[in-house]
Amino acid sequence: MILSDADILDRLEAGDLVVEPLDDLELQIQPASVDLRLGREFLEFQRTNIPCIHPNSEREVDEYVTETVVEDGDDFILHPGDFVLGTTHERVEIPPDLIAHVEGRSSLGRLAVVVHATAGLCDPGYRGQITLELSNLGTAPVALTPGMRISQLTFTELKTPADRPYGSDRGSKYQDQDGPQASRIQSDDEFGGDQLEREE
Ligand SMILES: O=c1ccn([C@H]2C[C@H](O)[C@@H](COP(=O)(O)OP(=O)(O)OP(=O)(O)O)O2)c(=O)[nH]1
Repeated sequence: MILSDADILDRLEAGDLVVEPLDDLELQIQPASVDLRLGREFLEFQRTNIPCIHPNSEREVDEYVTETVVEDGDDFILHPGDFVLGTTHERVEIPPDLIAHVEGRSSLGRLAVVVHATAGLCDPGYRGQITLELSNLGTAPVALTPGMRISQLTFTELKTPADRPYGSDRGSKYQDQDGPQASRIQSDDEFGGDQLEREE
């Protein structure tokens, strides 16, 4: 079941679902979602002279990312073809019996700004700000202003609460994200790896 505005407000009031700060309930609470605003930090990907990125090489993933913090009154210009990581201004706490989906807003989609390269799933138990995968598929640069409503979060109730919510096991590498976080896929190996068993 997807939560309606009334359900969302009930859960926020009960305190197990957290989305904060919510400065303007009337604007941010939509019929079945919560609009989230853009934060001021961005991670940009530099052109690199390495032949390809190896997802499990920490040095390579971190080396080609630089951070930009947009000052008050300034915009971040997303150029055609750009891919950057942004963050929501709000931090969230998802209780064990809910799953949240981050979706783009239609109004930005119509400007060719895609807010999510992936499905944008926030696990039951997840806490922190949400990293946004922003790209511009159009032909004109688009100015993104910190504080603008950039994405919306919908909530689906699980049939039973998760037994092992996000954060309860060692693989939860994005728990308590503060600002945009680059991929930590390289730490998958530390947690047991994603490799196929070698065939005899
Ligand atoms: O667009 C998104 C989607 C998810 N998340 C957060 C919430 C989610 O609970 C966590 C992990 O996401 P996911 O499970 O999709 O990533 P993973 O690469 O499988 O990480 P892990 O191995 O930690 O589960 O990252 C974001 O910040 N942005």
